[in-house]
Amino acid sequence: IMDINQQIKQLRDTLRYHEYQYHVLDDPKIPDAEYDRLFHQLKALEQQHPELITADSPTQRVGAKPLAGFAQITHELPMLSLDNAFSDEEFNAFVKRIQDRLIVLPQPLTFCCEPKLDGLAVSIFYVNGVLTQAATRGDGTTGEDITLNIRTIRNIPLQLLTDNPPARLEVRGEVFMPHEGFNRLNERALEHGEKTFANPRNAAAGSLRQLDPKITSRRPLVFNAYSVGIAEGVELPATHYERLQWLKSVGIPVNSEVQLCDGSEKVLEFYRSMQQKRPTLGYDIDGTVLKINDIGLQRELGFISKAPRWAIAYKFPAQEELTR
Ligand SMILES: Cc1c[n+]2nc(N)[nH]c2nc1OC(C)C
Repeated sequence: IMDINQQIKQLRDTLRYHEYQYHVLDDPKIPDAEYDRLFHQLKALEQQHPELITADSPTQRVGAKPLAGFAQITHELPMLSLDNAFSDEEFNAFVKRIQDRLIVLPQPLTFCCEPKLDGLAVSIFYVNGVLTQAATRGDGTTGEDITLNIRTIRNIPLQLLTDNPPARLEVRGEVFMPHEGFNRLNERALEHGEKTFANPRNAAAGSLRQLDPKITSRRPLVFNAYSVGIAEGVELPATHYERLQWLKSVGIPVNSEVQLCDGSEKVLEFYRSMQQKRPTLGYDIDGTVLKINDIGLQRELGFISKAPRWAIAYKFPAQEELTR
């Protein structure tokens, strides 16, 4: 028979595995009721042995008491914005600027193509594989410390799923609220005579800016990573797409629509296919983000003052307020 420490460790590893299968691979191996049973089994063991509780245990998602305010955090690497394109011509001009600039022009030029999620950009730090800090984008240089609220988002792992974690890893991505959760939240707000949110993006922003993590914990927020920031003590792959796959392999959720496209024509096909799919996704996107896939080329192209030369957000035409 296992001693308490072994029982607790095994339950934690089992819960982390099932969280990964459910939230990252969208392929749960056990029914929700079984997951809940294991979760409450761990909760009970930890209550009997509080000295064995660790901050990265799957039970430690909701902070104790509300904060008085948010601390400021300065990003080690600025969180930049993106230049926009609003037509094929503008996208093609973006590609031509790149082709004119690159010393050696690979044929074809490969792009990593992603949906542009309509939520809030955040930065999440893992030190030796443990979630230690999270911040909003803010003005790109300084953001708000929302670590306690980020910890409550169920598809963000409190610990990376690897035996060999990087010393420091910064994951950047979007926190958003899917339509189903947004509609439920507004219905409940109406029933309780509370204010409703105009759209899922506002609902996500309002939920992340709560000083009480218990409130954030009850909000249906989802995170999808879209890039790696700081990375120390790990050899990252040479392309953006492979880096996203690597993030998935260590337990970080990445949007399932991300794909590689060789050449402008295929990129524009991706843009149109995302525009077609948009009403069926179950969450708001306001366009696509098209990035040069090769990291060496990204470095060669660098950034214009505020935005990278190597990426562009190709947005959809503004839609009259969606009647959801
Ligand atoms: C601001 C931003 C936003 N988004 N959204 C996605 N999907 N990728 C992505 N990349 C961004 O910036 C990188 C190009 C640095």
